[in-house]
Amino acid sequence: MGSGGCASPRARETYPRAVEYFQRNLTVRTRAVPPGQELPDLLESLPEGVSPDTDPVCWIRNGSGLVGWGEAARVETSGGERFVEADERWRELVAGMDVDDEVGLPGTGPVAFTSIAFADDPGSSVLIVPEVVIGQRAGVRWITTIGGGRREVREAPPAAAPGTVRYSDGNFPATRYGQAVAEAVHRMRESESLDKVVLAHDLLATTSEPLRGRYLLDNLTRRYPDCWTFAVDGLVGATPELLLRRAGDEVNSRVLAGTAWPRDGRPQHQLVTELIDSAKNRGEHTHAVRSLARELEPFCKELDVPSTPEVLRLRNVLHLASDVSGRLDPALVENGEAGLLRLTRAVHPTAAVGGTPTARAIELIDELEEMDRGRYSGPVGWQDAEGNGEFGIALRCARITEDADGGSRARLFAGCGVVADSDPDTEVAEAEAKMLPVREALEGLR
Ligand SMILES: C=C(O[C@@H]1C=C(C(=O)O)C=C[C@H]1O)C(=O)O
Repeated sequence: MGSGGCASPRARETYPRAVEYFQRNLTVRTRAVPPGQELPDLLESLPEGVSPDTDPVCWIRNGSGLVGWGEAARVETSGGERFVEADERWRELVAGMDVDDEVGLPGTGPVAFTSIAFADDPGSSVLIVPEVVIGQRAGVRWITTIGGGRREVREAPPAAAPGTVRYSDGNFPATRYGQAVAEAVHRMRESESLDKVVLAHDLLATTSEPLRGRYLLDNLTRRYPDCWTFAVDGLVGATPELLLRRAGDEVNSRVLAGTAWPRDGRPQHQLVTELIDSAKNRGEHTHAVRSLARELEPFCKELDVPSTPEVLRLRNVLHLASDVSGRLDPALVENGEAGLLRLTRAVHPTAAVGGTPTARAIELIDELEEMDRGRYSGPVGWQDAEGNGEFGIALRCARITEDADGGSRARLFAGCGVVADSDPDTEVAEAEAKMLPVREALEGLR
């Protein structure tokens, strides 16, 4: 995003390991793990380290998914064409690989863990091809090695806690966030050209000891097993929102918008009823579902969009949720136009993280959010050589970097859909509730 109307210079997210490389003719081997053979759980096989060689990548839900480590290849793209460039580069890379895949399921063979910037500018997007990937789905276990020899997989001890955790204002503190929400509400009441905008802010956590990716992953998967727990290039979180899953000609999405959270001693059943009956939340939700369906429909021969949302219950919040499913147009599957990155390019940003209408909402985010979102609220997940894969929306997450004094920094993000009848203080409290998963994981709550 550009400089917008802000007087203060906006801090940019920087990615220090922005070195791009790949070798030609990488050798890729996928082998099924025989049922009798013991392998540690997915997370338990991850080395805890923080170096590029051992920094884990992860995508796990309810014990299934993919984890990996090492970097056989890394591709970075940016700008408005970041999706298309990433797609082209991935295809080029895969075309040059020597693949021997004995399993042949989505997620076997070469995979790229992917994290895409929210905005066209600024921001960098990354594809990481690990050296080792361990996958598990529906009782099938596999291991893929990419480049080099076979790595030894052994159970790694749990990561050490990061010492004392301290919180301070991020680039866009909660007080200024509240003011921005008030301004957005004012604009929406004054003018008819914007129905919804999602505004976010950040919070800084510093730890006295190094914060290992594995530490957060262990705690997040334990407390949020139904969310997609992810780690890609230092962005670690547990998102409840699936942007797109593609497997062959099937496509799925879990759209969320509309939130309630425990407060004032209200029992959960009351929160559920209030959420379902809230015209404001239903309106926010409808915008998000419509934005996804509108962009996905041209790729599909069938698309099933529920007429009323369900309630998703998590420890920290409840959301209105709609599970959308579709069948892709076979001609587009055939000619590669319906690969996961292409589909994602079409649907991002949905009104769950952008707004309605999209272009106007993005302008306002650019103007009012005094921070760079980086990859927060962008697509995050994995894709394989066939264009299958899963991308969540990078929510309930933090960007981890090393600190000069031997500890680490975690930049936490959270945002809320703002409509004409939003109340700024309530949105500030909602964003606080959305930061809880990462805060509790940092503090070691299990
Ligand atoms: C933007 C976030 O969450 C999104 C906004 C929601 C809302 O406004 O009700 C709900 C779920 C997400 O789609 C976030 O968690 O940071």
